[in-house]
Amino acid sequence: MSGNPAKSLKMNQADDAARFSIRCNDLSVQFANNFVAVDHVQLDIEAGHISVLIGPSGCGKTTILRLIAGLQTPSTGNVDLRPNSTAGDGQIAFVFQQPSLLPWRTAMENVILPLELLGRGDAKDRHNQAMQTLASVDLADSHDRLPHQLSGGMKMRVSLARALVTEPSVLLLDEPFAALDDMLRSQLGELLLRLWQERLFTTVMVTHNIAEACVMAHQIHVMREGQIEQSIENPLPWPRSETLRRRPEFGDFYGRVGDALRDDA
Ligand SMILES: Nc1ncnc2c1ncn2[C@@H]1O[C@H](COP(=O)(O)OP(=O)(O)OP(=O)(O)O)[C@@H](O)[C@H]1O
Repeated sequence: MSGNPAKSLKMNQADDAARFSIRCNDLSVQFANNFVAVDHVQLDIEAGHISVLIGPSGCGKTTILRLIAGLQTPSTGNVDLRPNSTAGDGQIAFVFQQPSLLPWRTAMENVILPLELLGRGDAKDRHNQAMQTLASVDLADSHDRLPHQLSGGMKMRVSLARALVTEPSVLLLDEPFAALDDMLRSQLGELLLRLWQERLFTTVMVTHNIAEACVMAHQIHVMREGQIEQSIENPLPWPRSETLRRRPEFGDFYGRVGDALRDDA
């Protein structure tokens, strides 16, 4: 596959219609203590693209994800999802840094939960859908394990499966791999890219890791003090994988993003 897989994969019109672009229009959040966490942000995210938000701690990255998810009410502006102005149930999924699995439910029972809450299908449909999704994160054999019987990386894969089981159009990830060691982090990055290439959900990911941002993103948005300071198009070729890090142009782009972050400081 060459070029942008979002464009080169064969997709029918129904698939196209199911994909969302995200427009943040003049978004601000001022908390009750008057602190302005997000300051008139204008941000466009193309349907089926991966955008990364990066910037110093406290600059408003998580608050932007919460605004897109509808978990935070803006003080000014709005989030416009297209083709539908609001996403339906299960169309936006959120993955947090902590897997937050229910400890008394097996991997399968955790993954099935969103389908139960949404009342999707009958018990057999739900089971099949959850099993397929667990298989897509290479955990079919561990479906009956409780969270305490899973490693940190496996828990995060269950968390990813739980997010993807509803087949969302938008995936929001808040430092999803930050608690994992480098090796596991890059393996999960590869897995996420593979899942994205299969499903092409519009993705917004927060990370502090420049290399991860360079491997994953179409666009990297550098934030500072509640604002998008710079949006950088990622020129690195697709398909992406961790081996990209060995290419000379990777180092150049990494340096560019690093400079943008340093300029912020
Ligand atoms: N409910 C709240 N009331 C007041 N201030 C808040 C509230 N929630 C968040 N903040 C502040 O808003 C700012 C932005 O928070 P946010 O979590 O979006 O930052 P972030 O860029 O994701 O940080 P980090 O990289 O450390 O996770 C921070 O300074 C935070 O302390």
